[in-house]
Amino acid sequence: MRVIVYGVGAIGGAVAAALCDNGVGVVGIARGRMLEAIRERGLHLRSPVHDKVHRFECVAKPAEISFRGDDLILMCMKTQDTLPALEALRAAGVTTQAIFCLQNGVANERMALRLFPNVHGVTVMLPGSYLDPGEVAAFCEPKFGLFDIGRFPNGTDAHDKRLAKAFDGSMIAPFLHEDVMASKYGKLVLNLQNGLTAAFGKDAELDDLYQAAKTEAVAALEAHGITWQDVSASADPRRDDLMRMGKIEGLKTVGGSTAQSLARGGSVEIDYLSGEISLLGRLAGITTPVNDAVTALVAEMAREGRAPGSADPEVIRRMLAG
Ligand SMILES: NC(=O)C1=CN([C@@H]2O[C@H](COP(=O)(O)OP(=O)(O)OC[C@H]3O[C@@H](n4cnc5c(N)ncnc54)[C@H](OP(=O)(O)O)[C@@H]3O)[C@@H](O)[C@H]2O)C=CC1
Ligand SMILES: CC(C)(CO)C(=O)C(=O)O
Repeated sequence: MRVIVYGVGAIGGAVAAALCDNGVGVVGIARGRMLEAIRERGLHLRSPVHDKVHRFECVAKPAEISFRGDDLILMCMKTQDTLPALEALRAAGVTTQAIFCLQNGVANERMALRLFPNVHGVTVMLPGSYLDPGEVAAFCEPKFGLFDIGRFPNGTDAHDKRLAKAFDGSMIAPFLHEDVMASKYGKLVLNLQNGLTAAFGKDAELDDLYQAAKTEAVAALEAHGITWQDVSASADPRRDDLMRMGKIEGLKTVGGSTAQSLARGGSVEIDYLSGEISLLGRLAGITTPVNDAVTALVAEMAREGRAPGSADPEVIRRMLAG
């Protein structure tokens, strides 16, 4: 079996490392300074219990790979980068291979299914970080994290089982899930924190704003009859056993994946996180002012190259107060 890890950043890096250590063949697709670093020095992955340089084949684009029918292709880029990546896979001759979306939000699977017939979702519960080329971190122990894996739009099949087998016994715990999108909608509700911490800082007191964003999300999901599963730490007993936040000496941190994008000066995924709730609200005729404001603010910060945590939450609190 061969696993293609498309987008080697925080999640793709942790996945590639876990699979390499598990004896699974990995080909990475990376770009820019990350690609150069991996080719020159390998990929350095740190966690509270793991500190190792991993070496695996890494190419710049799908066209450099001779795809096989049984390749498993893991989409590990942020959602705003998914469509061109799917098009590059199609141009490289990918047809019926299994494509797994290891991404937050709920838009990727539908995008992939428009181009390809064999699409799967993965809920990625794995706090990771990529700030410097060639360096990634996974913050939890004893495992880097856990994955819920299932076919899109629902069910599980032999491809899901093959991916779960690849991770069995590795640093990432795999679970098959018959309704993976319910789990992914639940993760989306948690990811409404991404925009808040990216804008206002990982140490800011933001629970009032998160609860307001979540209330809007629950109303929007209910209006569409969308089932979501609470995957928060307090609701999921697997988290206590498998993934406790640990310490990595000397590592700088800025917050979640959206804050990391701001820190690196890249584009942000916010239109598919808080922005997904705005979309659902607009379709159902429900207002979602907190999620609208967070989406607009974080998009503006990315456009202007502003640092994570440099905005003032009082702006949104004043807006909500009327
Ligand atoms: N980080 C985390 O803790 C978590 C992230 N997630 C989700 O996982 C997904 C991936 O996030 P994350 O790993 O943080 O993202 P990163 O930005 O760290 O990594 C994605 C990598 O993919 C690269 N990339 C994008 N498009 C291409 C392409 N066409 N060809 C080659 N490389 C490409 C990016 O390059 P470039 O830098 O040049 O854009 C980047 O290096 C997101 O949906 C995120 O929400 C889920 C759980 C936790
Ligand atoms: C919830 C968290 C922080 C880690 O699983 C995440 O999904 C992200 O950073 O995007």
